Amino acid sequence: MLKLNDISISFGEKQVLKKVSFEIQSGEILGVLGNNGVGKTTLFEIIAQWKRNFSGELFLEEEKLQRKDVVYLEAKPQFYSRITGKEHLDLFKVKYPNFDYEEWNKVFQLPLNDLVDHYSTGMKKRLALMMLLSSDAPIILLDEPFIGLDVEASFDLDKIILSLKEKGKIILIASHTISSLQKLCDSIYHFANGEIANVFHKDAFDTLDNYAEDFFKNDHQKTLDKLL
Ligand SMILES: Nc1ncnc2c1ncn2[C@@H]1O[C@H](COP(=O)(O)OP(=O)(O)OP(=O)(O)O)[C@@H](O)[C@H]1O
Repeated sequence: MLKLNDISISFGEKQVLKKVSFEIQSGEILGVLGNNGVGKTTLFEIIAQWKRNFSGELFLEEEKLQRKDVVYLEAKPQFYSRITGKEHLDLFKVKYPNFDYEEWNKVFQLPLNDLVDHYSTGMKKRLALMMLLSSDAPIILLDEPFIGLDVEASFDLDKIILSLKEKGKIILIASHTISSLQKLCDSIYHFANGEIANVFHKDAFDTLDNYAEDFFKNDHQKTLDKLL
């Protein structure tokens, strides 16, 4: 179980997360939904232990959460520019020697001998996913995992995520695509104003579309309607 206790973070005057607390069990997939800038990436960076300037506590099975417990697929994965896909994977192979990336590349179909600089957005996402899959960390954070993937790769990713769930991983997915979250998640948290504004469990997912339509309607819609 991953447990977050009273996680808060501010940037200057702006408090982005306000005493956020929740728990996720092994084998559970949690969807994180919220407007641009609400703090989804910040939350993931805190769980991945990339941030120091926050308050609150994180536990995995009652032990303090450690960096090695988490793998994180960033919305825009970063790579070393001057090395190939294969060389990136070789770096991971040192740590995870059992990962058979040649076999996995039959699924991901990357030109592994090309420089990553020459990869398309979707190819970079696939490479980042392969690197993530080579790890055996119990917690997996996926920030906008479907953006940039073609239809076939998106189907593959659905299947991969569900198989990781079966293996007992704790998975968090941040996405603006409600249908992807509905398809995969056990529950979906809607974040607003630094807090969990609403929690939807699977049996209430059919109410999410109407809720989102009402919630995300905002004042500037009137301006937009006028402009159009
Ligand atoms: N290092 C930083 N310095 C100052 N402000 C920051 C920093 N990192 C994030 N923020 C601010 O924190 C807020 C939350 O940002 P975050 O990237 O977590 O949002 P998000 O929910 O992931 O947004 P999006 O949907 O656009 O990806 C934003 O207002 C952002 O400007």
